[in-house]
Amino acid sequence: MTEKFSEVLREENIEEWHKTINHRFSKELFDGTIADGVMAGYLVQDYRFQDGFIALLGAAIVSADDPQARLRFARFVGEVAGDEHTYFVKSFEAFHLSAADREAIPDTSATASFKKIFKEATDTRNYAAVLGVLLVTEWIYKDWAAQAPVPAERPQSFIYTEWIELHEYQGFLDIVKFLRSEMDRVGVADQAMARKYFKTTVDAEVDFFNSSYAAPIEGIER
Ligand SMILES: Cc1ncc(CO)c(N)n1
Repeated sequence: MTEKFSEVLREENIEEWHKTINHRFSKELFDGTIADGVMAGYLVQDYRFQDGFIALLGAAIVSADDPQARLRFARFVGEVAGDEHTYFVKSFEAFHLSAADREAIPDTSATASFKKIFKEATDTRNYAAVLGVLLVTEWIYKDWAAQAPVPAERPQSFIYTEWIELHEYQGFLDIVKFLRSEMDRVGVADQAMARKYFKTTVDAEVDFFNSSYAAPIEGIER
């Protein structure tokens, strides 16, 4: 059987893929040893990621060539703007990080890269380009979260457990499946676009975890 295009894309980027899904970040999240300043810094940056991500989902809704796919994206954007957003708000409260505190923290270069990728992909209005980005961000998060220990062996704090749960619930696994099948369906006809955005996004994912360690927030307490 010929390999699916989504699998080809992942294989082409397998080294960086593995660096991301086996990163120190997820290991420390699983055993509860991640420093508070690292986790808080990561969440401050990821909250900025979320905004561009929602805009990109809007681009998926605009550019999808199929009404069923459009509906699927519309449901997913509700999830991101709902439960995931609530998680960010609760976490910032737990870390005593006000909006003003957060605003004083500059974007890391990894966050700047994501903002740029999201904006560029959004502006293409090209479904394969948009899918190239979305497929990576969701699939790579599914792959690290899939390695989490069973719930009874997870750390106590909701800050760790909910971040895992948001990337392993059935609806999330379904969205990854859906994104893969969309890429398998439309990617081959637009290979250059799909490849370019897929690769750039995988590189940005490794960078994002690395930079959380390079720029932890000082003096965090919860
Ligand atoms: C950096 C990054 N990549 C992927 C996801 C999952 O959407 C996320 N929340 N943050």
